[in-house]
Amino acid sequence: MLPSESLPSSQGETTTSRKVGDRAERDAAGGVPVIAARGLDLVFATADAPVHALKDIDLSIHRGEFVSLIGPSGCGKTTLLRVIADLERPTGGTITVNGMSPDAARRARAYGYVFQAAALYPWRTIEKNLALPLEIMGIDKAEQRRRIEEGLELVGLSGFGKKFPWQLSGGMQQRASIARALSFDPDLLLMDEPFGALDEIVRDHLNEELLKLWAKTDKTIVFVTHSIPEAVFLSTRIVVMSPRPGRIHEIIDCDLGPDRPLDIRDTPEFLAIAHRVREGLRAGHGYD
Ligand SMILES: Nc1ncnc2c1ncn2[C@@H]1O[C@H](COP(=O)(O)OP(=O)(O)OP(=O)(O)O)[C@@H](O)[C@H]1O
Repeated sequence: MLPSESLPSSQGETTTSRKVGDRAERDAAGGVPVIAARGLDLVFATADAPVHALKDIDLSIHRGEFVSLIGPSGCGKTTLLRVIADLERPTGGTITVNGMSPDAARRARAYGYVFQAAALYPWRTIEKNLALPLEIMGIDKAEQRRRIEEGLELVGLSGFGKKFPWQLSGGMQQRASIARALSFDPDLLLMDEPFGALDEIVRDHLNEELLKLWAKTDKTIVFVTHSIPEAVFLSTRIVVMSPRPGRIHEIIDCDLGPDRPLDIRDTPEFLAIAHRVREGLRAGHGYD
C-alpha cells in the first residue's frame, strides 16, 4: 500500500485511551443527546403516489458514539441522515441535534457531512476545496492555512494540498472530503456510505484509519453502510432498518471494545454480532 493511501496512524497512541462513554451513565447525568428523534415520519409528495420514506423513528445518539445505519436499498438511511442535516424536513414527529432544531444546528455548523462520492470541486486544488467552508464562515487567511494543514495531516494528505482532485486516487479523494468535513471542527460527522465505491483493500484500510481518527478526535459519527462487516467493525451501535416505510427494526450494541485491529473480524465475538445483524436484516425484510 502506498503511504499516501493511509490515514495517519495514531502512533504511540492506542484507542484504549479513548473515553468511550457509557450511555446509561450519561442519561442518568442528564446529558443532552447529540441526536434525539421521536416518532419521526417523512412522506415525500411525488407526482404519482406519496412515498413513505421514514416511519415512527425513535433514536437517541450520544456524544462519542459511532452509530451505523444499515438496511436494504431504499429503506431510508440517506433520508434519515438528510433529516439530521436539515436537508429534508420531516412530516411528523420531532428531532433535535445538539438540543436544537436541525435548522439551528445547521446554521451553528454542528456537523460535517461526507457524501458517497467525494464531491470535491474539480477546478479547485485540494487545499482550496478544504478552504471553501472556512471562506464561507469568514475565517481569516492565516487561520484557514493553519486548519487546512492540520486537516491534511489528520487524514495523511500532507503535501497533496496543491494537487487537483483528479490527480488523486479515489481513496485519497475520499480522505480529502473527510478533511473538508472536519475543517471547521464539528462535533458530529454524518457519513453516507463514504467508502462504498472503493475496492475492498482500500476500504478495509480506511475503515481502520477512520476508527483511529474517531478515537483521536472523540467525535460522534453517524455512518450509513450496506456492509455488515463494515458496520460491526466500526460501530458502538448498529441501527438495523427495514424496508419502506423505513423503520428501525432493531438496535444492536456492538461491544467489541475500543481496540479493533482488522483481524478482530475473525473472532467469535465479531462473528456473533455480524450474525445478529444479518438475522435482524432478514427478519426486518420479511424474507421468511
Ligand atoms: N426527494 C425524494 N422524492 C421522492 N422520493 C424520495 C426522495 N428521496 C428519497 N426518496 C425515496 O425514499 C425512499 C428512501 O430513500 P433513501 O435514499 O433514503 O434510501 P436508502 O436506504 O439510503 O437507499 P440506498 O441504500 O439505495 O442508498 C426510497 O424509496 C427513495 O426512492
